[in-house]
Amino acid sequence: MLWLDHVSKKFGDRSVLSDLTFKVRPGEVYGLLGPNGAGKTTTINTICNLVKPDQGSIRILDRRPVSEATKALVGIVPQENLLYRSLTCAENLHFFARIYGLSQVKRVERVYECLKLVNLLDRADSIVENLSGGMQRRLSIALALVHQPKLVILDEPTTGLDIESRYEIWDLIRLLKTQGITVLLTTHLLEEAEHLCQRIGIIKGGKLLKQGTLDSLSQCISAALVALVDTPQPDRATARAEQLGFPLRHYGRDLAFWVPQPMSLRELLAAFEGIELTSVALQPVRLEHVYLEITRSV
Ligand SMILES: Nc1ncnc2c1ncn2[C@@H]1O[C@H](COP(=O)(O)OP(=O)(O)OP(=O)(O)O)[C@@H](O)[C@H]1O
Repeated sequence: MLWLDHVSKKFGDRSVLSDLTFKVRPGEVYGLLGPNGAGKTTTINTICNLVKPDQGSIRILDRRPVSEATKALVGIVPQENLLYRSLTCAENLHFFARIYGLSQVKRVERVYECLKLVNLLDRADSIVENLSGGMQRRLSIALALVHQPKLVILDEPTTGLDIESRYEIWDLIRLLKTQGITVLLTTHLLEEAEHLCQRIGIIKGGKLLKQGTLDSLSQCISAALVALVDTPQPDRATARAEQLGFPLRHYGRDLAFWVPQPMSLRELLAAFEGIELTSVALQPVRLEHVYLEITRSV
């Protein structure tokens, strides 16, 4: 569906994308993760033909190079909603449908379908500035879908939304997938990627560090489980973990040990016998652990 092939981009002397190669397969939700300034938005801008790469190529669908013509195949939901705030939801959609050259009949049909899809039919005649943040974001997604693109790009779709609105957007993204729409999603929220994405690419400094399914990325770290430990005796706990062969990590202020083999909480507590533990949480390996390992190592 989408193929970035050795794409590099510099702004002045500064390399922002460096030999970036990845493919998004038809019908999948692909998550592009990376810290601030990693190059996620620049990547999106190259796909949308807004920024021209210095090297490499980008192909969409049947290997067509990115151009003005391929813009019709892509729907973009930018970080900031680009809505006409004094117009209604339906007027916004009609406006964008006209820009994409849809006929009058088709426009009416698509405006109805898109409002229905994002669950805003009852707000068709509401002025945008009177909508909640979550509704505005859903309308923004509807605008990206009005011309029936094959690929939808969502740039941090849930940033700044409350938890309920976030879940509505997640449901909507799942719905897009059931309709066969391919989704490229950037996010800071690792939980979001865990819930939605079939494959994930991790970028930093414009370079793709790793990509794969959640399961395959989890193999990057040699842990079956992660033990988060709160203890007034961190030195003793660390020494015991070393004896046991449990690698030590710090996640924020949490002390953590990678547990190489599956183990019950009872077995773990027995292994740390004689050391005061205020609390212990035994977790499966999460994307957060993998992400930190990969991005910290460069
Ligand atoms: N037009 C530009 N001119 C110069 N530098 C730019 C331009 N656009 C982006 N950059 C720089 O390129 C780097 C990557 O920016 P980009 O917005 O792609 O990162 P990002 O991963 O999307 O970050 P964020 O998560 O904060 O949105 C940043 O250091 C940014 O300052």
